[in-house]
Order: sequence, then C-alpha cells, then structure tokens
Amino acid sequence: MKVGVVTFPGSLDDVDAQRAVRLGGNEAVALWHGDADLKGVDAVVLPGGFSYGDYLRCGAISRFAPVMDKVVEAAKGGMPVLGICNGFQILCESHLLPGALIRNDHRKFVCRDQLLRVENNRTPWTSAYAEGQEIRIVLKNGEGGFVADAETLARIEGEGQVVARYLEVNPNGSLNDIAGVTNERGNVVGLMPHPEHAVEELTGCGLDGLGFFSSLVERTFA
Ligand SMILES: NC(=O)CC[C@H](N)C(=O)O
Repeated sequence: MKVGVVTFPGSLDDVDAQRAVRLGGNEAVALWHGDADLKGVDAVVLPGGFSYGDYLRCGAISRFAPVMDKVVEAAKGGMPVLGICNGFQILCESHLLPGALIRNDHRKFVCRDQLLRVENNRTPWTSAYAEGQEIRIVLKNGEGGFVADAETLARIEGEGQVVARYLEVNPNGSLNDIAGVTNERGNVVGLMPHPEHAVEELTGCGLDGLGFFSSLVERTFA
C-alpha cells in the first residue's frame, strides 16, 4: 500500500515513520502540511513531534493545515489513518477521534519504555497483533493524558474503541489507562506511545512496534 506520512513544521518523527512504513512492507510517500491533495495514497500517518511549536495546545494549529482538509475527508470515507503522539493530538483536535489529550497529570515531560496491552486488533493498524498482546514501546510526551466526558468514555469502552491500554504504570493520568483509541468505524487510530521507534533490532528497542505498519499489508479491509 502507498502510505502518506505528513510533515508539519515542527514534526520530529516523520522520517522514522516513513522508515517504519517501509519496514512494514509498504511504500512511504512524503506529504507536506501545505499539500492540497494526498498524492493518491491508500493510508496516512500523522507522525509525532512538536508541530507548530505546540502553541495553544498540541495539535491545535496543525488541525487547520491545508492537508488536514483532505485527511479528514479521506478518513470519513474510510481511509486508514494513524496518528502517533502529536498525530493522535491532531486527530482529536480534528474531531476524527473521541476525547482529548491534556497535560500529563504530573506536569512533566515523560520519556520511558512503556508496556501496553493491545485491546483491539480489528483495525487496519493493529490486525498483526493478537488481542490482549503485550508490547513494549517508547512513550515521550508532555500532553499525553487522555480524557473524555463520562458518556463518551462509557461509549468508547462499550464499543471496543480502546485500542491500547497502559500496563504496570499509568504514565500521565489517562482515564482508564487509555493509550490509544479508534473511531466508530475503526479506520482511524490514535496512539500516544511510538511504535515507529521499535521496528528494527539495530536501535535496541525491539520490534514490538512493527505490527502497526505491517498490519496494513497482512489483511484487506472493506
Ligand atoms: N513525541 C511527541 O509527539 C510529543 C507530542 C507533543 N509535543 C507533546 O509533548 O505532548
């Protein structure tokens, strides 16, 4: 599949995401925040980083980037979209995902190897994992606390929209230990930790993140 990776001013992990896309067996296509079209890609990754310097709130300005009009339109049409960390924040700001991400409860930037449980493997980004599989990937952010109102939280729990949950410690105060969620349709996924940094042995971070990028080729979704 052709997977577009969007670079915003201040993106940090766009090149790592492109590499992970290729290691997962897909073609990576570089997209720029000012692009007016998606260059014929089949899926989109919004990478991690500090887009627009995190001004106002993380992701609050990126949401208005020209390319996001097309990403929102394509996501509503069913295109697989993965937002990693800052990308997750942008997806929440764009209302493609429920809830919001706020400052870590301890008010500090956190960087750690984080154990997660994959709760939902029925998305185009997680089908390579077994339901309940435990994976360890790096977490690094300042605004990673997932929050939602009580009704929304009950709905996403009830509908199985929690994609991954923190194990061992809750590193940021996220409600219900939520590390990642999907939309109702299941094509849009946001994840706070970074699977693109755990895709090859060379970095010493293991391979637990590769499934997010190989899932696309391992199954076909309607
Ligand atoms: N690693 C990231 O993508 C960081 C996201 C955002 N800048 C934050 O600190 O929360």
